[in-house]
Amino acid sequence: MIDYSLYLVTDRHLSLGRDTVDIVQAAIRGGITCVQLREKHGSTRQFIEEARQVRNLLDCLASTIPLIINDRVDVALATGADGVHLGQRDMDIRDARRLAGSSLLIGISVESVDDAVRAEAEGADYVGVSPVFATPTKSDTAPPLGLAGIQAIRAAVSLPLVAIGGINADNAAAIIRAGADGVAVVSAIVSAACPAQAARTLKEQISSVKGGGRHGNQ
Ligand SMILES: Cc1ncc(COP(=O)(O)OP(=O)(O)O)c(N)n1
Ligand SMILES: Cc1ncsc1CCOP(=O)(O)O
Ligand SMILES: [Mg+2]
Repeated sequence: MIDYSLYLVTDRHLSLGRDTVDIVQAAIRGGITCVQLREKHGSTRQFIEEARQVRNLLDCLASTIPLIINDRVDVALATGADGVHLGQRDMDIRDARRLAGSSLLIGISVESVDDAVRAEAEGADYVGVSPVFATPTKSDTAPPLGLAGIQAIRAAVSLPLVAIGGINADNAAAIIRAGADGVAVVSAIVSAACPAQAARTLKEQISSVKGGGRHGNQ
């Protein structure tokens, strides 16, 4: 069972000059339960190098937090990642399964109930409801689905459901109450003055709805 409660998605350009591996390490201290490396601009070699560094960090910490790679099945397979996240315009899940078999978790972005039903039928491991709220972090999104969109998708599929887009400590609890299993955040952690504290605060909000013991991993 994967814990999707607090899912960090990285973005080097929003990290205020700090290293992505350092941000991930701090966020782990704050209690994230899942991490996705999202590199939209660098070279493939840089992406692989960063993924290996994060893999190594997780292994050194004996952490069970899954490492998910955005967009790139090849990078996920080459670096021993646990999964890949694919959007509606990325590689089709059936092609990804041809390459990866069951060796990778596959998360699929869904922008409607129909997308979610199809993702479940095609064997996705989880869906990312995208976007829940408007966000400056990603410009090419579908219209925001809102809390009502989460409720509708929750009613239609039984897959783990991760909400993304404009999520912060003020709205995270409402998203879990609407039926999401977890929240995925970029700027709320990577652009925070203290990523560890930001993760801790988000985790407290999530746990206030889901329950759960201590916050943070240290
Ligand atoms: C958890 C999660 N959900 C949705 C997305 C968005 O994926 P996609 O639509 O392919 O957009 P890009 O992230 O590739 O720009 C995500 N990355 N993670
Ligand atoms: C990657 C992605 N997919 C849908 S919205 C989004 C960006 C979310 O960023 P933020 O958490 O800063 O709003
Ligand atoms: Mg994508």
